[in-house]
Amino acid sequence: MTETDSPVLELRDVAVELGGRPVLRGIDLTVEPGEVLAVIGANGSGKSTLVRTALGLVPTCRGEVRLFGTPLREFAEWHRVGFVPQRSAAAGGVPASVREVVASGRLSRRRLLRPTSRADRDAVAEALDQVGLADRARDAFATLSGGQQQRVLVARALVSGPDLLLLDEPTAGVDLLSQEQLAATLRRLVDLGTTLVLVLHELGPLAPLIGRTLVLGGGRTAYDGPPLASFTDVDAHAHAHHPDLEPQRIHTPGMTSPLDPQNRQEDRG
Ligand SMILES: Nc1ncnc2c1ncn2[C@@H]1O[C@H](COP(=O)(O)OP(=O)(O)OP(=O)(O)O)[C@@H](O)[C@H]1O
Repeated sequence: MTETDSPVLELRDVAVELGGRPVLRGIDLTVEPGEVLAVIGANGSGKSTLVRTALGLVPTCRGEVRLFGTPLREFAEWHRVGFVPQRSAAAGGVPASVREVVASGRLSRRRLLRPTSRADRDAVAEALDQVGLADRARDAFATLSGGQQQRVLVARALVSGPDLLLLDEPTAGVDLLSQEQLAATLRRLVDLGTTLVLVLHELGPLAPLIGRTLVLGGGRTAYDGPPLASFTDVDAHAHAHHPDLEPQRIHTPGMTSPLDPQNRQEDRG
């Protein structure tokens, strides 16, 4: 839990260019402690870039990012932040045991050149237990199924006891049972007060967890408000009155949904 009332994550007018092309074009976002935010949008709309920017993995060309009230360049409490990257980006040929992969998430807690402590080992065992894979600790990571690998990556992000967990498409290519197990793990974290930011292509079993949805379109905020009943409901919900969380919508002529095929082309252009 956070000690202060500071938002967990703030982006102010953040713009990012990659390969000379604008990818994020002025994003404003404030995530409060305990929120569960789903980031959705068409392929290439900037979802992964948004998450990577929040972690300082991508340089901004404008605007400011803060974590727990601290500007990113001064932020040092990385054990408070967990990141689950896209599995395809993280899993390729990792020659390590499940336990080693999870232990690598403990590095932000460890002192340099000190051997693994009892607390480190306990934290690794507890994180594996949380994702239901305690019995696979000695197995090679590469021998696990896609869904199991995803849960190992979640355990790796949990092992430092983060207050904020960012997950980039955690359910992509994952079987339904593993999605349900992931949803149960995330539910326990939410009940403990962990803040979640989830990049998702479809909500699936995670839907009941989601408290707020951010829709990106072409690197801009197309919608920010209460969860959408379906991914094609952007317009209807953007006009609805929500006193607690006013939806924000940037007017995009003719836009029915950022996920519609005709908008995908626009997003890439
Ligand atoms: N390193 C890079 N260099 C150049 N362009 C990049 C780079 N990384 C991403 N892009 C481009 O930035 C845009 C946004 O990419 P990003 O991965 O953030 O989108 P996304 O919404 O997460 O997409 P997806 O749903 O396909 O994962 C895309 O057009 C992508 O091609």
